[in-house]
Amino acid sequence: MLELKNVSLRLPDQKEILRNVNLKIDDGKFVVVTGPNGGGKTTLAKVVSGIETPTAGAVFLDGCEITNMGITQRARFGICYAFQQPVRFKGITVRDLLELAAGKKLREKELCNYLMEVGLCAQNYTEREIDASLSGGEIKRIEIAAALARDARITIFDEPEAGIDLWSFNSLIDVFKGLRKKGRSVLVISHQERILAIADEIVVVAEGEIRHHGPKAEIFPMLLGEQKQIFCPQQEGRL
Ligand SMILES: Nc1ncnc2c1ncn2[C@@H]1O[C@H](COP(=O)(O)OP(=O)(O)OP(=O)(O)O)[C@@H](O)[C@H]1O
Repeated sequence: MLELKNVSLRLPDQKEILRNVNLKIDDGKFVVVTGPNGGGKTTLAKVVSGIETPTAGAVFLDGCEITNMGITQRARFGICYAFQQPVRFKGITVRDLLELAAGKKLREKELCNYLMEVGLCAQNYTEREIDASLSGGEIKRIEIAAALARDARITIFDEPEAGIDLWSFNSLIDVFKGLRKKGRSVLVISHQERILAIADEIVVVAEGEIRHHGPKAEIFPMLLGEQKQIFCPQQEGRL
């Protein structure tokens, strides 16, 4: 189980971007983190993956404190973070990246399977460099394929749908369903209704705080209600 206890993150200018966050994620859950832009979702993901260290509070994995562990150490413990804006590595090919993620040499069939899951043809991509020549959607899909190759216990996807076309979006949903079937824990930051719809649990983050956390059946209808009120305030009370 992953647990955040009273986690806060204050910037050097004293701005607090996470405030007293308490969150428990049980093993094997598919959890979607959503909320308004700038609310603190990515920062929360960075605190879990070890990119950011909280200025107060603690992070635990199976009861073991990991607050001060860096990203590499946490990766060894089975936490993987797929970036909102994947990093480009000149000189590194797609094959290199997937093999680094898997921690071993991959057979052509394995490479093909990982890339196929994200709607890419291995023949066209394995020897491509992870550089600026890849489109936004392509690099995003390769990042997701690398997360699949890593096969971590907990994978965090930060807005995986960004730049992904409709056809691949269906594959993305299948990728998530596959991870859930394998019993992996998945934390997805998303604004997409179709991703929220397959969640076990939904976490709503706003102004650096957890506003709601609960089963999808409880949170999802509430979110849809809130959305209507924001876009159509005169409808308030009539819903
Ligand atoms: N290093 C930083 N320096 C200054 N402000 C920061 C820094 N990191 C995050 N912030 C601010 O903290 C707030 C939360 O950012 P974060 O990226 O976590 O939001 P988010 O919920 O993921 O947003 P979005 O939905 O737009 O991706 C934002 O106002 C952001 O500008």
